[in-house]
Amino acid sequence: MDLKTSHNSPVFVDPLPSLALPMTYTTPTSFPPSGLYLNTPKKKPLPSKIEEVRAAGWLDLMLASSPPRKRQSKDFLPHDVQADDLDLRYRNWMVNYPSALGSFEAITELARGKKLALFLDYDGTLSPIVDNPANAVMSDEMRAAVRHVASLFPTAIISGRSRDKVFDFVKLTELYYAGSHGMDIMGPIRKSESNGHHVECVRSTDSEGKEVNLFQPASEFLPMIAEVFENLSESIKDIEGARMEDNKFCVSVHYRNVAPHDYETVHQRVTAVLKDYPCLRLTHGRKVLEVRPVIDWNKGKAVEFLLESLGLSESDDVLPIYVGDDKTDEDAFKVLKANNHGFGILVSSVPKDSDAFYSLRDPSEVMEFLRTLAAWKEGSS
Ligand SMILES: O=P(O)(O)OC[C@H]1O[C@H](O[C@H]2O[C@H](CO)[C@@H](O)[C@H](O)[C@H]2O)[C@H](O)[C@@H](O)[C@@H]1O
Repeated sequence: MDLKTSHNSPVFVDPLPSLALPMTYTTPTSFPPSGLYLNTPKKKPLPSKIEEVRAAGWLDLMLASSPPRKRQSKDFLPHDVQADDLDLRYRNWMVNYPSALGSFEAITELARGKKLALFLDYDGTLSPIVDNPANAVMSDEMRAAVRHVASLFPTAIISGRSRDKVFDFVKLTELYYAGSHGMDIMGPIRKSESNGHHVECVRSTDSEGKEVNLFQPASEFLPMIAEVFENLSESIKDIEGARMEDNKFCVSVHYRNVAPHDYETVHQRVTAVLKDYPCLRLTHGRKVLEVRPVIDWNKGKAVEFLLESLGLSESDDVLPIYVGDDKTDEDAFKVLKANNHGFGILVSSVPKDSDAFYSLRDPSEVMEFLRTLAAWKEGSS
């Protein structure tokens, strides 16, 4: 297939929130072959316990909306009012997205007698968002918490970064890794024959010499991604603060350090380059534009793929949990919600619409959640 000149894909327009500009997306082509797609049957609804959690959120809200202590007029500053207002909006939002820590008991009820499988995003979930992507290191405490849960439950990290890069940050061999938004998965050798239709899988060995399965559904796009990386780098090089990142099967154009009056220029330059690449599409993350192949593959598909590889996809006694903070994590939240198989936890300190069920404020709460989960598992076995 001539990827660069194929104009078969219809184009639709999606709003680009923070740039307030139209963004072009191309719909997926039929690549990879349809045999790749997993056929996950609909599951029965989650137990009603989960509805009780939503109801309990109202209690939090009612407690939070109790009148604060009366202030003296001299210390009643406008920024206090704003902070209170934001806090109240966040607590309102938590009625629909209860805290996974506050609802931990309900979660353990759901998990009782089930095998948990954990899927974790990296940036903004295991490491705080920082200005320079190269500095997004994970704390030793977080690493210890991840190592601990991974010793108790099958655990995978699914990141937009390249698999190698995320492994360099995490440095744990106890888990599975999916880089480039799930387009580069190093997973277990399959337990069942049912997923033998993933022909693109190749046997490989990990850094410890252990036999693993390597699944790279977009490998055909590698030369194109390398080329577009060069072209984009050239095109944005004079925009102060703009930064390129090579994520192997995807390319990131960061604008976190760009002055807002140059956002439009960043977008224009990127879309101008992409006009020559109809087989690539543009998505938008946290102050980042991401260029990736149009294949129908995302973090949600990666979750399904890993569950299947682990032999955990068709079973009612499995509870997959996905923790993530960004738009691309929504694909995974959606899959769990649609299949009624597990749930998502959105990491956010501001109210956001999401297909996740629970929420956590920031990576420090994620760490606490992981520790609590490990302690519960050890206490219950
Ligand atoms: O799927 P993820 O693991 O969350 O990766 C998504 C992108 O994360 C990184 O960018 C984000 O974090 C940076 C470091 O905190 C921040 O500077 C940037 O503004 C954020 O967008 C990563 O650098 C990207 O390549 C990933 O695609």
